[in-house]
Amino acid sequence: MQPDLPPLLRFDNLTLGYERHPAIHHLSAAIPAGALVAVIGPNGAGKSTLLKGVAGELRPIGGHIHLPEFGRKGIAYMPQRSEMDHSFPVSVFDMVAMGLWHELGPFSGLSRAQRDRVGHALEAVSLAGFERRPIGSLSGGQLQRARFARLILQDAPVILLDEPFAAIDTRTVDDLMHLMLHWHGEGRTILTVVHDYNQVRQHFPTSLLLARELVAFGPTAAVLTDAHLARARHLSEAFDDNAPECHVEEAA
Ligand SMILES: Nc1ncnc2c1ncn2[C@@H]1O[C@H](COP(=O)(O)OP(=O)(O)OP(=O)(O)O)[C@@H](O)[C@H]1O
Repeated sequence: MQPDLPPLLRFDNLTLGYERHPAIHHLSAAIPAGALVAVIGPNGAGKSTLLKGVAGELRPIGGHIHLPEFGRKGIAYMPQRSEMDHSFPVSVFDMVAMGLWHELGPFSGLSRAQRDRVGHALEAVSLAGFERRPIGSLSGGQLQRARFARLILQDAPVILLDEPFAAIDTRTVDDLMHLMLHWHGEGRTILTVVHDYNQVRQHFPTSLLLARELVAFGPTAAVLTDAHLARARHLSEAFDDNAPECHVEEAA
């Protein structure tokens, strides 16, 4: 963590959920600019929900998400992989080029320079030569590489990654982890949902442990303790999915 920097993103007594049933409640935390944060917790803890809230896919039921000055246009969000990613009928080139959407007009094609940038992004994830392949023909690891290439082109100061390293081969995990650490080195702020605590200990300076509420947030070694993990398990098991919105008064 870099506590002397002003926070870039702040959650203030934040409650997020679905049809007014909270999935995360009363979360307060401040994410410093440039932080690399592992968002961790048991299944169903609310990790994906938090990223959806920051990305603007869910409106808070209560509390606030204070965004950076540049707003959501500076936030790139990579959701979990879904079947739809694979069945979408486009070539690898076109899928990766979608990362440039923010630079393109409604009917404009790609300039020569933009086509070159797509080529470089594909090279950076070792997919040069795959340009014309339909994405449906890619392996899971290759598809994840293509999704990272699209993120390279988005060039966002804030990056949200939901389980980017799940169910892919170790070589691809290593390559994509390297890319993510490179983005961190460039000063981007990154929130990544991760399940593998060894990866978290090894690569993430900061962790946010969720179990429907905040269990711990700070330097990874201080968050990933047996006591915190036991509390997270307990809170998750005790949570009622159909609970109505609760009203906790903020401390005066
Ligand atoms: N679209 C939805 N509609 C209703 N409830 C949902 C929806 N998406 C998630 N939930 C519920 O919200 C809670 C938190 O889910 P979420 O996916 O955020 O957890 P998670 O920590 O990312 O879990 P996992 O590690 O299993 O991916 C769960 O009880 C889940 O069933």
